[in-house]
Amino acid sequence: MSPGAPSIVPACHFIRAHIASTICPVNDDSEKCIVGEIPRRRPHVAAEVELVERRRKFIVHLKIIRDLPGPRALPLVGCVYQFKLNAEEFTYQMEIWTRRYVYTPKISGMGLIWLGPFPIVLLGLSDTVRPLLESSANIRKPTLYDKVQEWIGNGLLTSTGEKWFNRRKMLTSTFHFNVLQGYQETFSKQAEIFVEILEKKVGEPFDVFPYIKRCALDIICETAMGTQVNAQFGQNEQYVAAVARITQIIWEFQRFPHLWIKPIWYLSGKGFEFNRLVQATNDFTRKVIADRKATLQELHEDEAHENSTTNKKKAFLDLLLSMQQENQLSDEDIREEVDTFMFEGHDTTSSAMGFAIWFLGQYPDYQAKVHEELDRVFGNSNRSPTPEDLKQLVYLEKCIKESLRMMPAVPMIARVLDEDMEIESNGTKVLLPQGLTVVIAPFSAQRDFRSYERVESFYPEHFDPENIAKRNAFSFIPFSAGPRNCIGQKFAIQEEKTILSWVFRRFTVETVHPFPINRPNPEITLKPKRELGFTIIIKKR
Ligand code: HEM
Repeated sequence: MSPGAPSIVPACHFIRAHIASTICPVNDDSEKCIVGEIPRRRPHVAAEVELVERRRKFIVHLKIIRDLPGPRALPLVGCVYQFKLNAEEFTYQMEIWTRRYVYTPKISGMGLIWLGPFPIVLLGLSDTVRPLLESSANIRKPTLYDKVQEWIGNGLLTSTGEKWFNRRKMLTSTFHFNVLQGYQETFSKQAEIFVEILEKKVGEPFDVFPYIKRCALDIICETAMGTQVNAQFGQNEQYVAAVARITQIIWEFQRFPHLWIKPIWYLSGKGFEFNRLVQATNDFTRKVIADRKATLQELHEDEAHENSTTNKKKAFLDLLLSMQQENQLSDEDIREEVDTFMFEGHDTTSSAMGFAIWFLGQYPDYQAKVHEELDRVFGNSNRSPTPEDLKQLVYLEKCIKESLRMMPAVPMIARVLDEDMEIESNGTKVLLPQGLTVVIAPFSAQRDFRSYERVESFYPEHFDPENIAKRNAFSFIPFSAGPRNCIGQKFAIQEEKTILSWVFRRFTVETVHPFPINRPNPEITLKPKRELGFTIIIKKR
C-alpha cells in the first residue's frame, strides 16, 4: 500500500457513493446518477445481488489501485489538503507530481490522486493511455464534466451510450471534406480582418490573445451558425467574456471538492454567477438558432432544394436543421449541439493558435523557416490561401503540431469506467475497476522521453516523417484518439494553418514573456498566464 493512501474504513462513504453510481444503467443518459446520489430506479433482488458482488469486487480492486504511486492522501480530504491555491503554483505542483509518480521511479505511466474521498487514476504514457482511448466500452464522461454539461447540455462532447453513438454517426457527415472546403472562404476572410487589425499594433507590445479569440469566435459563428457576430469589430463582446469566465469557474469547481457542496457553491457567489452566465450564453445561441430558422424558412423553395443537394458553404446549423425531422431532433437538441461546437470550436483553436504564435515568437530560426516556406508558396502575392496552398505548408503544420505537443489545448481527457479494464504498467497488469474515474494527461503522454528527442524543447522536427514513424502514435494525442477522438480536428488544423499563414506572411513576431516566465494555465482549455496573455511585438515584413 502506498504510504498515504486513505484506509478502507474512512473511504466507506466513497464506496457507498461509488456503488450507488455503479448500479446505474450505464448506457442510458436519462437514468444517469451522480456519484453519491441514490439511483432513481428501485433495484430488485437480482440487482441487489449484483450490487453486493460489485461492492465486494470494488473493495478488492481498490486494494490493488491503492498500491499505485501517488501523493500522500488523508482520509476524506484525500490529497486536496496539499493542493496549491494559486492556479500557477497548482500547475507546477501537477507537473512535479506527474514526474515523480507517473515517470519515476519505474516509469509506471500510472498514478493515483485522491480528490477528496474519490480515487482518480492518472494515465500519463502512451502505453497506459492506449487501452482506454481505444476502448469502445469505456466512453462515459465522469462527474468532473457535470458543470460543462450544465452549460452546453448533453451534446456530443458530454453524452454517452446510444445517444452519443447516434449523434456521432449523424454529425460525422457535417465534417465531410466538402463541407470543410466550403468553410475555407470564411477562415480566410476572418484571418484577413485579423491581420488588418494587427497592423495597427506594429512596434508596440500587446496581448494578441483577445484578438485571436474574437477571430476564432467569428469563424465558428459563421461556420457553425451561418451568422456574423462581428466580434472582431467589437460586437458581442459579452459572449466572449462570458465563455472565458465560465471556463475559469468550471476549472475551480473541478479542482476544489468543497465547491461540490451546494450551499458552499452558492455562498461563494460562484454558483449564482455561473448560472447567470450559462443562461446568457444559452440565450445567445437560442436566439441565433431561431433567427437562422426564420431566415431559412423565408428562402425560396428552389433555393432550399439547391442547398439541400450540396453541402458547399452550408453552416453546421443548416445541416443540423436539414436533419432535424429525419433524426427527430428537438430545438433544444440542436441548441446543445450548436453550443458544443461553439465552445469546442473556438476556445480550443484560439488557445492552440496563441501558443503556436507564442512559441514561434521565441524561436526566430524556426520562424524563419516558416517565412521561407510561405514565401515559396505565395511569393509576393496577397491572395487568400487555397486548400492546395495549405497542403504545401508542411513546415507550418509541424510547428502547429509541436506547439500542440508542448501545450495541448485540452489538458485533460477523463472517463468513468463502465467495464473493468486491465492496463499494463511497467510489466505489471493493473485491474482498474468499473466505476473508477480515470484521467488522461496529454501533457504527460506527449513528454515521453522514449518518443521525443528533445522532450522539453519546442522542436518542430519531432514531426519529420521519419521521427513520426519511430514512435508510438499514442504519444501524440492533442485531439485524443480512438472512437471518441475530436470530431473537429481537421477543421482545427485547416483554420490554424489559414490564420497563421496570414500572420506570418505579413509579420515577424517576437514573444515578450517566453517560457518559463509565462506558463500554461489549465482552465478546461490550456491558456496563458492570465495577467500576461500572449504578449508579443510584431514588425511588418
Ligand atoms: C486545436 C483545437 C482542438 C483541440 C486540441 C481539440 C481537442 C479535443 C479533445 C482532446 C477531445 C476529446 C475530449 C474528451 O474526450 O474529453 C475533443 C473532442 C471534441 N471536439 Fe475537439 N479539439 C479542437 C478543436 C475542435 C473544433 C474546431 C471542434 C468543432 C468545430 C471540436 C469539436 C469537438 C467535439 C464535438 C468533441 C467531442 C467528440 C465526441 O465525444 O465524440 N474540436 N477535442
